[in-house]
Amino acid sequence: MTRVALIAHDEKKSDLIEFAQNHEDQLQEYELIATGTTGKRLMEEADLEIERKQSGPLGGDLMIGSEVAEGRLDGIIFLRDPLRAQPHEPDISALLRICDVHDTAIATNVTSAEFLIEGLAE
Ligand SMILES: O=C(CO)COP(=O)(O)O
Repeated sequence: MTRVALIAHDEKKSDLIEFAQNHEDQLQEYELIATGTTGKRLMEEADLEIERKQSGPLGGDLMIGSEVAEGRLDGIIFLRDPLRAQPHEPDISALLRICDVHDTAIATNVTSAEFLIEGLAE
């Protein structure tokens, strides 16, 4: 089954929720995982079942990165906040890096997320 991770920084969470609502039917077909707060909000505000990992600053990005290393994920949508420094920047870099190591698709803005979700549907 297609397995997808959804992550957003605080300033981008409303964009991710809107994206998920717009693609709810498609996302319901997939196994979904998310970092803690993102997953909580997605489950409250969209009709989606989500396996929640730790919150990003507490290791959630690394937990998702470990799934990439295990070859378990088909794609990641990670709406990052490009305008604010994050305390867990090393974890974020590690996630991006491990996606490149394993050639796993990761979309970091809404336009690329639209391409990714289209690609998964094919
Ligand atoms: O910080 C994050 C990703 O780097 C997201 O974590 P939360 O979903 O817990 O807010």
